[in-house]
Amino acid sequence: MGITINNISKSYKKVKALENISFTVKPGELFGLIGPDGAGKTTLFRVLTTLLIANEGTASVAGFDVIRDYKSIRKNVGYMPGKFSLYQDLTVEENLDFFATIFGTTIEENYDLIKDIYIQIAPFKNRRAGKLSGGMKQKLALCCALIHKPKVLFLDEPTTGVDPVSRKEFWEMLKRLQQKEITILVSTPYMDEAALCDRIALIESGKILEIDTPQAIVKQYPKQIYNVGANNMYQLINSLKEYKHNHSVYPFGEFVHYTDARSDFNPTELETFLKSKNLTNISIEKTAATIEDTFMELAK
Ligand SMILES: Nc1ncnc2c1ncn2[C@@H]1O[C@H](COP(=O)(O)OP(=O)(O)OP(=O)(O)O)[C@@H](O)[C@H]1O
Repeated sequence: MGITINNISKSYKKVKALENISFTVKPGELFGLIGPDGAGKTTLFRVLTTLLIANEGTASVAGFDVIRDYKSIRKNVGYMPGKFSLYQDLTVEENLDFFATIFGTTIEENYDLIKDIYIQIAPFKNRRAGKLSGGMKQKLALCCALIHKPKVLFLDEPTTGVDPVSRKEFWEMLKRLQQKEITILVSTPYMDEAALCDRIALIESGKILEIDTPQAIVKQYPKQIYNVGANNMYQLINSLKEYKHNHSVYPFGEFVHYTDARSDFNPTELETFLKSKNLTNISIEKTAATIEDTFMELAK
């Protein structure tokens, strides 16, 4: 009841949105597709949910082929598209009723599956979907994607534009759904969410950079990273880029993540260089690699 993808490619005229993508998602797995805007995540979701036909390759979802068995796939999967997909003028309850009816079921029949999530939006059941907050819209969309008890759930950037508290709650909900033996493929541009998945695929420009558990991906980072801080971020980045021994330089929150090309890097020497660039309040400290660092390194 998982997902199998073999050598899938898809182009839009000259744009190669997916290039020779292959991976499998095991039954019951919470699998993350992690990549920036335009990486090809939505295209892959559309191929897997039978809304788009790939130029090359084959794929199966819950044991069904995406071309031959497209009708069975549509019955057996739930899809929460990236853009808000609900009917803005229908109320919360009407939206849910509508999706249940299309799939020949009722809210009552599968209430157990959505109960946890639905009780959080039930106080607003008579409110139009268009008037809900971002977090609530997302919960309603998830209920609608689950109402027919799918075997596989596709969530395309479900937390984009959602506040941090709702994002956290959303991931807790996904973990609970996973315990109900639903296979989940979720895409996100937020690297911190990657750590919450069983396994992840890092995707950029239509290509898979790496597939593994988040822990294994972070472990393979090849260098020691330094958090470098100073009084002027812009000037700090430019100066680090000028420093002839740099291997990588990119902003990371309030610091710059720096790696040195040499194996015998000396932070004092770098500090002296930065001082010569008129920077003050300089700090250089070791830090552990994150998924984002690995992504940056692989995408170099
Ligand atoms: N209908 C289309 N016609 C032409 N190009 C398209 C079309 N849909 C997507 N693309 C292009 O294909 C590439 C992959 O887009 P896709 O939407 O799959 O990426 P994504 O990772 O989901 O990013 P986003 O979060 O921006 O949707 C991008 O370069 C995009 O501009």
